[in-house]
Amino acid sequence: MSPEITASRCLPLIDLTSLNVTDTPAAIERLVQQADTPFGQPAALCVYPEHIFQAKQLLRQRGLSTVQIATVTNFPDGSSNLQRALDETQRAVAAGADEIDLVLPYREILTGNYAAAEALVRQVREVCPSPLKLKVIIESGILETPELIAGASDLVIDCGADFIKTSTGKVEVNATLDAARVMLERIKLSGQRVGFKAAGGIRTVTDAAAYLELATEIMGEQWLQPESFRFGASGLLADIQRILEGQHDPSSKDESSY
Ligand SMILES: O=C[C@H](O)COP(=O)(O)O
Repeated sequence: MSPEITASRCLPLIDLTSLNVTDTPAAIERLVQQADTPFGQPAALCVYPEHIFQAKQLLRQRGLSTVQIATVTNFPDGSSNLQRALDETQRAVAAGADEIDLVLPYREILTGNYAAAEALVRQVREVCPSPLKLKVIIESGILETPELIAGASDLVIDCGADFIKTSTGKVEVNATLDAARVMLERIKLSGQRVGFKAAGGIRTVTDAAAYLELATEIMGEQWLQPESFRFGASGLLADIQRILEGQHDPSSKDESSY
C-alpha cells in the first residue's frame, strides 16, 4: 500500500490528542486548527476536561461538529477512588464530552483484585451511558504480561466498554504491537462489538501502519473504521499531512511501502 493511501486511511481514525497539564486556550485553538486539514478530519479531539467547552465551540465555529470530543478521567494514575472517577466522569459528560477515556485502576489487576476494578468500570459506565463512548485505558505497559493484559481486556469488555485502549501515553512503555495483539484477540474471542485504541508513542505513518496491518490480520479490513479502531496520538497527524502534501521521500526504504 502506498504511503499516501496508508496516511489517508489513518487520518479519520485519529483521536488528535493534547493532554499536557500546561495546555492553554491558545494550545486548544491550535489543536482545532490542526484538525481542520484539507485532507479530512480526525475522529475526535482528546483534551483535558477543562478544555471540552472551548474545543467544542471552536469546532462548531469551523463547521467541524462531526469531530467528537474525547476527554480523560481517572487520568493518568488509574486511581481506585471510585467517587473521584464518578465525579470526574459526570463533570466531563455535563461539560459536553462525547467520549470518555477512563483509566482502569490497573494496580487492582496487578494485585488480583479484579472485583474492585470491575466495580469502578461498571459504575462509570452507568454515568456515561450509550451513545456516549466509554474507552477504558488498561495501561498495558504496566500490566506487561499477556495474561494480565488479557485479563484486563476481558474485564473491560464484560463491563460494556465501547473501546479498550492500550495506554495513557504517560508511562515508560505505551502502545506496543505485542499488547495490541493480545487485546485484539480478546476482542475477537468475545464476539462483542468492542473497539480498540492504540495510544502513546505512535508518531509516524510507519508506526501506525504496523497497527493497521495487525488489526486487519485479526479483525479484517472492514473493521478499520472510527467506530471500532482509533489511534490516540499527538504527533501522528503531522506526519500524515507531510505525506499527503507530498513532502516525503518515495525512495526512502521506510516509506516506500507499508
Ligand atoms: O491518549 C493518547 C496519548 O496520550 C497520546 O500519546 P502521544 O503524545 O505519545 O501520541
